[in-house]
Amino acid sequence: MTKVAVIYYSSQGNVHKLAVAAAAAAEKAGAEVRLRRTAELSTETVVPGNDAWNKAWAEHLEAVQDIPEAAIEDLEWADAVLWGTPGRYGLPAASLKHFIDQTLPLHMRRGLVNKVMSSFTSTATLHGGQESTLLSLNNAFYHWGAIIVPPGVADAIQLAPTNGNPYGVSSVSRNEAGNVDDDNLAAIEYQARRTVEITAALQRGLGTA
Ligand SMILES: Cc1cc2nc3c(=O)[nH]c(=O)nc-3n(C[C@H](O)[C@H](O)[C@H](O)COP(=O)(O)O)c2cc1C
Repeated sequence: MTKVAVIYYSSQGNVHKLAVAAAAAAEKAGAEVRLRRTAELSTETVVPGNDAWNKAWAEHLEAVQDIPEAAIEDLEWADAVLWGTPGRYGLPAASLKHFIDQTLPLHMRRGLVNKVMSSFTSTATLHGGQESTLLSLNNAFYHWGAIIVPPGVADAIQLAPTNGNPYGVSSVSRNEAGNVDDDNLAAIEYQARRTVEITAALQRGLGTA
């Protein structure tokens, strides 16, 4: 059975919604799935003075307490990883990056070679750096010798106006909590299914299934 880890960071629930949908879709496609969030780095808000943002952040953190925090062992276990992060100035959130920084011993053992990676994001605005966020996240995957599986436009759902780009499913939140629409959910279902299918084919091809 193909093993998929969905590893994500979310402050206000947008990436969380995509991650939960990705996990359900990967399971539906026949994979064994772990849904994992990366740990908050600080109890201090990154947006001091923004009461609405801070309220949504606190409520979201409370709501996801039952979701286990990501561990390096989850990466060792997985055949494929679906990564989710909000876009922050065209970069992944620090929490997810901090988790990636902890992969060095695993990387040195070549423990991430040939694992499949696919990524998704959410930003406040349509041109707020979605592609850049995904491309900069993908840089780590090249170093690992991983296999990047983007959604591309291999399915028409990717062309829905709110889905954006071929690098990875991306939603536009307008900075509202959990603002993910049905097309975004259908697109992430497609991306997760495609990730499982390509991973299973790779496993068969490499004889690692
Ligand atoms: C520090 C910081 C930087 C951000 N930078 C951008 C940005 O460059 N472009 C953008 O469109 N949104 C930006 N945002 C907004 C988030 O990407 C957006 O609200 C996203 O939907 C949050 O996802 P989440 O609900 O999963 O946390 C930023 C938010 C924060 C806190």
